Amino acid sequence: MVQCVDAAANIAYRRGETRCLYSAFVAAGPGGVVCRGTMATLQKIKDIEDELARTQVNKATMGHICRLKSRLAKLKRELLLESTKASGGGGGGEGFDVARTGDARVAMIGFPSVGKSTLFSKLTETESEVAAYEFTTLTAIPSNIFYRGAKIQLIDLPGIIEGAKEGRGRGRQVIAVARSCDLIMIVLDATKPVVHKRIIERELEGFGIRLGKQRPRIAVRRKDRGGVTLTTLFQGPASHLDLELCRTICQEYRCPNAEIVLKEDATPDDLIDVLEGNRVYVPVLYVLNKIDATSMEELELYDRLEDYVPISGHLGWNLDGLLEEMWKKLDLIRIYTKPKGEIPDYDAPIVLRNAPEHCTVRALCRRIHKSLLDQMRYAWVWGSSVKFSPQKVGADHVLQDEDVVQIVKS
Ligand SMILES: Nc1nc2c(ncn2[C@@H]2O[C@H](COP(=O)(O)OP(=O)(O)OP(=O)(O)O)[C@@H](O)[C@H]2O)c(=O)[nH]1
Ligand SMILES: [K+]
Ligand SMILES: [Mg+2]
Repeated sequence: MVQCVDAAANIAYRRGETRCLYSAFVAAGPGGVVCRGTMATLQKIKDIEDELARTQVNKATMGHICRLKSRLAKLKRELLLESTKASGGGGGGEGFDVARTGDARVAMIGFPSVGKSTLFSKLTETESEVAAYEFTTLTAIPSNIFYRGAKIQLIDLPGIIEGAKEGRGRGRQVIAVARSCDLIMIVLDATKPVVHKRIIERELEGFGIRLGKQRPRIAVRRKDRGGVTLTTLFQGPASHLDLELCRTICQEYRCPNAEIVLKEDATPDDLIDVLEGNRVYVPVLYVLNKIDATSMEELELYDRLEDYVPISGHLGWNLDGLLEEMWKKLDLIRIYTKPKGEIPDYDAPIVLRNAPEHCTVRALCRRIHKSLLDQMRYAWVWGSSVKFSPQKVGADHVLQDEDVVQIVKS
């Protein structure tokens, strides 16, 4: 099914039936002006993409494919730079200035009129204008969702297709917000073609966002001499990358000497991402809206997609399910602090990211107060992260969801 969607998107994309959003967004700066340099870069990108589509994938062509992919990544980077220059440097008033608040940030990305604002108004205390015409929402609108004691910032955004074409859209700004998020909700309209999913993914990928992927576990150390070396630090043979391909890719990046260490069975695309260096890895949730207006048969098309939640924003169907999935994807933990001799305040947890370096007692202290860590002697912990409750732990102890912590100061 997923491959099917991809194939359909690719065919449509090649035939030019659906605009290459990525190019359109970048090319059409504010006012839809496309400069000549940008046009040249766009043409080069198209030529390489055409060549890639024509090239059969096999062992003999892999080197050539890797070279093309590296060039494509570089051209896309140039395109972004050009468009930033064309729009006056990017730092000025062009972007959406949304201050980060709360424990996590979630953005809604989608085509116009898929129902983003309808859903936003249902999930938050803020009303965002809803209408049947496209481009009702023209800027970024932040609000909060209070869920399981956490405060989550939700951002409603303009739709991202036709606007670029007409010079009205703010695709680049929209995607810049997406890059800064802890979770991207791609909102899809169940009554529209499934291929829309892939088009939006392409746009985000073109801007260096990697959806639902972990950062590749590849270490690259540039050196002065010695050529390119490759070490693999995982079980089994590397099935995508060998020394020759690494050399080819490194050559494209003017990096003839480098020590490459693969800690997983990474692909050429992964290595290019690491060499490019400006990628962000963001979890994704596909929100299939307007299921009230579609048939069961159509819905079944989506059934095998991963990470998708069917809803009706308008009728309020499955919003609880959506919040639950959002919570899972954000992967946060709640810690209740307990002053000595008192019961913990279960309504006001401290919310931490569930990654080893982010959910230690040390991270908790830093979050409460700058100087707390210096004053702490040890901590008492009740909950699933300890064998005995309470247990005495140090700053390195890794906490788990719903632990209760009492910091003992000197
Ligand atoms: N049938 C149905 N219609 C919906 C649903 N959600 C939204 N709509 C309708 O879809 C239209 C667009 O809704 P909006 O919330 O403005 O969509 P949007 O994605 O914010 O649109 P832009 O801001 O223009 O990009 C409106 O007419 C809504 O009433 C839904 O769950 N079911
Ligand atoms: K609308
Ligand atoms: Mg809207």
